[in-house]
Amino acid sequence: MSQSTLEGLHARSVPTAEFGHDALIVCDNVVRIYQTGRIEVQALQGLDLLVDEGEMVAVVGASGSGKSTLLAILSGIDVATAGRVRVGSWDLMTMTGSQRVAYRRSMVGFVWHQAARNLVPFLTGAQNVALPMNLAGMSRRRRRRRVADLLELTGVGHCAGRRPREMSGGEQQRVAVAVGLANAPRVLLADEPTGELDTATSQQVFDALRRANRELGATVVVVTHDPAVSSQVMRTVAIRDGRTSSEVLRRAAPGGEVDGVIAEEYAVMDRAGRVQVPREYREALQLSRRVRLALEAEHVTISPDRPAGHE
Ligand SMILES: Nc1ncnc2c1ncn2[C@@H]1O[C@H](COP(=O)(O)OP(=O)(O)OP(=O)(O)O)[C@@H](O)[C@H]1O
Repeated sequence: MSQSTLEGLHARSVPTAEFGHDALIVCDNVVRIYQTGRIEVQALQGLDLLVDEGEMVAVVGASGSGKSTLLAILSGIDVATAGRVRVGSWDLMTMTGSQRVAYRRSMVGFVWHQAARNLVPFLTGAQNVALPMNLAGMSRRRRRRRVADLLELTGVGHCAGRRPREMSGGEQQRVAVAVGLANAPRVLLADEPTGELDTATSQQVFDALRRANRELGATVVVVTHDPAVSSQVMRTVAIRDGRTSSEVLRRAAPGGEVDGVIAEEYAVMDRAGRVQVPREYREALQLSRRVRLALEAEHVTISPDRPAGHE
């Protein structure tokens, strides 16, 4: 690295604002440690994640990587051990119990993967959607209209009068999306909402989430194992070992008429500057333990630490 490159870059740099200052959801170096007996499990190990208002983001990762823990924290059910978590103007690390209840009622909606957890079995679809609604100042007629609109939006208007056992699994999950939207939350969180469904039915549930995002403007964070779901959102965030490891961004292919999408994979750099180099890159260049870093005008290179002339 030449000193003049570093000085030149310093002169051009602008001071950075607080991490995620304009994002709707901010997870900054979030740690969650579970203690069971004498064993500690670090479910999240310094996770950074930013989501902008109006985005629809898929979170993917192997079993045990920390996806559900992240969603439990964002939904206000669980509290991180350390780090900073903010959703809108809500600071999830310092909220009181009553603020937490207000947050869960007004700011976020949820869809869980077990249909049974989303719906009350002895209520009809319409009654389930009406149940969590904030009734203050809402006439009975307006409430009925809103319930019907939400069931229409998620494609299950025909389930208004049916109890959950009279609906298919996919219908139950689409009613669950309507329930999640009942209080017009700014954020909708969904944990494996298609986990128990076949591909065609998953698509219908995913379409309901997409309509919530596009037509109601809800910001949607969906945890999924389903590659078909993650390939349909503009941003997929991968979690590995309790940290965000990579992101795939999709954008419409330039040129237009063809309905093509370009997907690009990015590594995620954490706040301490750590980047995970994919295993296939490390193996291809036999990068291990000590590597050379070089700063160039527009990029940084990483090369194997081999004696000169030992190519
Ligand atoms: N209540 C708990 N007590 C102790 N350990 C827990 C608890 N909840 C989760 N863990 C552990 O934390 C880690 C992350 O779990 P988490 O459920 O967030 O992963 P996940 O990515 O959602 O997995 P899956 O895809 O299997 O649902 C795992 O090692 C898990 O065993």
